[in-house]
Amino acid sequence: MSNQPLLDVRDVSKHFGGVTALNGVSLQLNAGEVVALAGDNGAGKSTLIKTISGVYQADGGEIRLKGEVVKFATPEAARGHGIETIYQDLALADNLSIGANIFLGREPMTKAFGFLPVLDRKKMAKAAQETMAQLDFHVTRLDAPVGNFSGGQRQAVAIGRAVYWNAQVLIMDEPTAALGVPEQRKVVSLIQTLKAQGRGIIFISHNLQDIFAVSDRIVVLRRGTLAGERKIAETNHDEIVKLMVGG
Ligand SMILES: Nc1ncnc2c1ncn2[C@@H]1O[C@H](COP(=O)(O)OP(=O)(O)OP(=O)(O)O)[C@@H](O)[C@H]1O
Repeated sequence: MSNQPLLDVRDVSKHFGGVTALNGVSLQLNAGEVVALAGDNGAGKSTLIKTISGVYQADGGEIRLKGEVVKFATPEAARGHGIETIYQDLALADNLSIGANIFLGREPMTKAFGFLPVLDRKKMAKAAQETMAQLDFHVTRLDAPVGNFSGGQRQAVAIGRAVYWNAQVLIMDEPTAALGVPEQRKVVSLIQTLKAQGRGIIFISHNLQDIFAVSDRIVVLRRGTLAGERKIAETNHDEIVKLMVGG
């Protein structure tokens, strides 16, 4: 076993014209660890996750994945290396099943009558069944359109898709924001499952309760810089709020 982090963001900067969105930010993520990213509006959270996941390219610093320096020109390139981001809109096709959503844009094909290319529905159904079982998440009808599902179930489908494609680093943007309390609990439990599977999770949240329920560490950004980093077991809400607002 090596001690190197799964993801190692070192001294990363990002400017948009005259605006410094990130200024020398570092963040480490280990396998089987949940790191929360907190900070006030405009602190740089979205810019940081987009820089990790290939939407933006850093102007300075470097990103290492399992020790190797990586530069992703696109989100697809980051995905190819096991970095998956789940945005708040979840990017699901509401009229399609879980299986079809898992393979959205990467549909598996098979041949009917030995020559006619058709969608491999069997493979899609099997992937849906196995992936949701792996997440210990049960829906009554696997073939129902995901538009019928609750917010927590939809979050599970988006996570399932990332898991199916072998995400090692999962980045989640406000995964519990739009959910009621029971559904928030389900998502927290899903994150715990992913952690137990040895994946690394970074999540943005404004909800300190959720952060304290699920994270190992919290990284606080303020105006594009690292305001502080704490182990959850060694901090409290007051201290985090002070780091967020400064002064
Ligand atoms: N594409 C862009 N072009 C210009 N400026 C940008 C762009 N994206 C972000 N910024 C600026 O960079 C800074 C950091 O923004 P960012 O969206 O990363 O913050 P955030 O912490 O995610 O905020 P929020 O919680 O409001 O989503 C802000 O000053 C913002 O206006």
